[in-house]
Amino acid sequence: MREEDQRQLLVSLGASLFARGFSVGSAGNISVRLPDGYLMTPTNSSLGRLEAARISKLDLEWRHVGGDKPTKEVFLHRAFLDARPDAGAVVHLHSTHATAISCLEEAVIPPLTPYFVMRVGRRLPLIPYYRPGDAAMEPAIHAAAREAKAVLLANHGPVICGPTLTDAVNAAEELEEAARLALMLRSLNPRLLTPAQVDDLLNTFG
Ligand SMILES: O=C(CO)COP(=O)(O)O
Ligand SMILES: [Zn+2]
Repeated sequence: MREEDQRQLLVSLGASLFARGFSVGSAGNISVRLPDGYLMTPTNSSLGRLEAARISKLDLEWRHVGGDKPTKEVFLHRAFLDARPDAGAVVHLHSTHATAISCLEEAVIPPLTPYFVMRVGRRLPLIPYYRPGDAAMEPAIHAAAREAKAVLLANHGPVICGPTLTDAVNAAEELEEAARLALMLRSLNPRLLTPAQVDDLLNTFG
């Protein structure tokens, strides 16, 4: 997809996430891999009101070369995009239910539904708390991202990647819904997918 089309898609998917409450205020940020660098949402921007021409551009050495100043979470996105050649885009949100789970001592989302397993996979590591934008988080994120498509930042929110921007946004939505189900069912002893069912999903769709 051409860079201009990626910019337009970022604007429309950001607005869609915002309109449905997956991000509020200026929370969250999104990055997209390009052949000659990366697009990132500008710092302090609302995902609901992005402007295509103002989206930040970084070159392949992660230098800011265009648009507004990029998100303070460049390190977070860099860790994912470096660790996972399969990642074409990374979405970080403060979506309510996934963030709630990130505040629990046992921050686990069990395999309740096929789409959670298909989009997020077997592992959802919890990264210890870091101040937003703290470059010190990069090694921990990088190590976790080599093993998992998504992580939870403790007391902060989810980060998830996908092969394309649309895939990453779909996965972020699926992660939030899975977190909502996990919280709804927490005291009800739900039936989980079995290890064999999880294996079958990952072998078929993984
Ligand atoms: O979610 C955020 C910090 O974790 C938002 O930060 P930015 O506005 O710098 O993207
Ligand atoms: Zn954040």
